Amino acid sequence: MTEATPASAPGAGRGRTEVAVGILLRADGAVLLSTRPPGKPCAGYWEFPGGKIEAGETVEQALRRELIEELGVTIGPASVWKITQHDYPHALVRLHWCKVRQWTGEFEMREGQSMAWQQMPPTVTPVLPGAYPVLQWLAEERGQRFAIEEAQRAGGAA
Ligand SMILES: Nc1nc2c([nH]c(=O)n2[C@@H]2O[C@H](COP(=O)(O)OP(=O)(O)OP(=O)(O)O)[C@@H](O)[C@H]2O)c(=O)[nH]1
Repeated sequence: MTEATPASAPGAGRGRTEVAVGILLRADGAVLLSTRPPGKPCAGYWEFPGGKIEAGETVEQALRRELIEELGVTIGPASVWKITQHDYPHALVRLHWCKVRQWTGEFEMREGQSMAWQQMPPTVTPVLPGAYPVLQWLAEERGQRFAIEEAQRAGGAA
């Protein structure tokens, strides 16, 4: 988790933000997406819930804290499924993706977001580009296709 970004890599020199992201899975296979709250970069874009990992936190701890803060639910066990990286104009982020099948509490949009349970491929747009690879893997698991080119057209320049 501490490897350095090579000097020639995209985003070198501005550090890398580690992010814990939750793929909340319902028994019928739907996943939870929510919109980025007003005031954040890419506000209004659909994303998986999660946020930055703070110093000293594990991915699971960060995800549990973020989901309480954002959605009011407490997740059960979460372990990392995939790790991806995305270079945005505002940040170079490394995303630690966890599938989560258990949680307690009622969903409450504590940051003014919207939420939607989505089957694959999702119908909401635009989706944050950093989530495309995971949407593609989730779609493939279900024998579906997630068309990145169409999502890019819907998403503009994020
Ligand atoms: N939560 C989440 N973040 C994502 C996804 N895809 C993706 O590229 N990201 C990126 O990961 C970063 C997450 O940071 P954030 O701003 O949401 O984190 P946070 O809630 O801790 O923010 P704060 O410190 O401003 O309160 C953003 O740069 C965001 O663009 C996704 O599906 N979910």
